[in-house]
Amino acid sequence: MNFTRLFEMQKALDAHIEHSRGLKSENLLERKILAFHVEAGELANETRCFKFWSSKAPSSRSVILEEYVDGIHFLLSIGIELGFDDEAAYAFPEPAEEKGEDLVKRFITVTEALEEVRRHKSKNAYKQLFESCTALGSALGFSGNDVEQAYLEKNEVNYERQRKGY
Ligand SMILES: O=c1ccn([C@H]2C[C@H](O)[C@@H](COP(=O)(O)O)O2)c(=O)[nH]1
Repeated sequence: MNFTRLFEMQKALDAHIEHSRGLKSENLLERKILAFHVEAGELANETRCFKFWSSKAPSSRSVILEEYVDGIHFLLSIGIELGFDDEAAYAFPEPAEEKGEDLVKRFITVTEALEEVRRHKSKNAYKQLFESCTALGSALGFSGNDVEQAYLEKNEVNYERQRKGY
């Protein structure tokens, strides 16, 4: 799992989007934080982990992984905005599948950490956010390799969407 490579790819994608949308001099941090909250909600919805009132099965593993890496795009993008993308030590824990209430706690931890980043914009808050996101990924049963591969694929889709005027 090579987060340095993903940070580089995210930087290039963000620059491409900002250039083509004429947003070079705008501060996009708050919009990216809200986008990340939305992605976390979409991911939670696909896992159905909080839906105690429903017995419908979760979405497929590939759908959940794609939603997860949408969130990873914004995690990296926020790190770049704040200048915290130089951290070589970000790692991905071993997959350790969890269900139900345990996953609910993981999601709440991510959204709380995201709010801490919004309030304090500190490196420590960002590290906490990063750790809560990788812990969530491993609780969903994903390995670092799964996430890296899915990120590379979605990054390409994001370029394609821009080319097609998404
Ligand atoms: O500055 C940006 C804006 C968007 N995205 C990517 C992240 C997600 O993969 C995808 C979200 O797009 P929607 O499907 O939610 O529109 O766009 C970026 O990487 N950087």
